[in-house]
Amino acid sequence: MSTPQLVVHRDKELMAQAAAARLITKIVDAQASRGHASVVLTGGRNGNGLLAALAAEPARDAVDWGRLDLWWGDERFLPEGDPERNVTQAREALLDAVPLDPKRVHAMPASDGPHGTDVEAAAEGYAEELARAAGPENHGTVPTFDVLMLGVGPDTHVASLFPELPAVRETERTVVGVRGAPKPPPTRVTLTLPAIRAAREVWLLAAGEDKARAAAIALSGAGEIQAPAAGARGRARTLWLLDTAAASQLPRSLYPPASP
Ligand SMILES: O=C1O[C@H](COP(=O)(O)O)[C@@H](O)[C@H](O)[C@H]1O
Repeated sequence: MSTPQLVVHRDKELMAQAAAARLITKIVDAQASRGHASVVLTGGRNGNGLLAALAAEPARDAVDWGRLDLWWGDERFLPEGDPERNVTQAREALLDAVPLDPKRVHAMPASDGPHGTDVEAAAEGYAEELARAAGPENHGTVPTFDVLMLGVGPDTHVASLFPELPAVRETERTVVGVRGAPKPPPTRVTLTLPAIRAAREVWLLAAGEDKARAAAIALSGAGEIQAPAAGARGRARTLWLLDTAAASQLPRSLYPPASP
């Protein structure tokens, strides 16, 4: 697993724009070398900010949207179309504006979907969908995502892996149901750390003063059970994309050389 690298931007708007530009380049490069690309989206303010910045970026037309698979790191287990669902927010921010292939948009199940309100069955269904997309080199578990993005919560949660809850301790399954999440809604579906670590690149997004403590804790050697963000690592690269407010409590030794 890779060691975290940090990039600190002036403010959250610039962070979102720079991350959007970075994502476009990654997708275009993956499509040029493998014919297709796969990206895991995150919910939350920073993830949606990135998608909105991407929607406003003229270079978005460089992406072949029909050859892009989209997956989600987590979902709030609510009815289809609920405004709090991560997929609903992603559609509003970007997805409705680009020519995606609907078969390649792998939303997590809704609570009025094929599994009804059974969140464990919904998680199992998503795990099966991931396994069907995995190649032989992935040992039948999850595809090797090109980029997996995670918003970092003020309590260090990523996806719906909250500190000390059972989901963050999962070592076998790739997707699990979550009950009793401290952030509403309490019932969620989430990728686990083993699934997250299958990605080539993991990008953690943290902008804003309320993320400063979480970033400092996760990057200062905390354990992944207490600070799930600390356990989110990519195979080839782990990139923390921050703004100066979120980086304000980092030990000086962690600051990258060219940062303010
Ligand atoms: O509930 C969630 O929260 C996190 C972080 O969100 P933020 O608004 O504090 O940036 C997000 O990453 C996750 O996908 C989402 O379900």
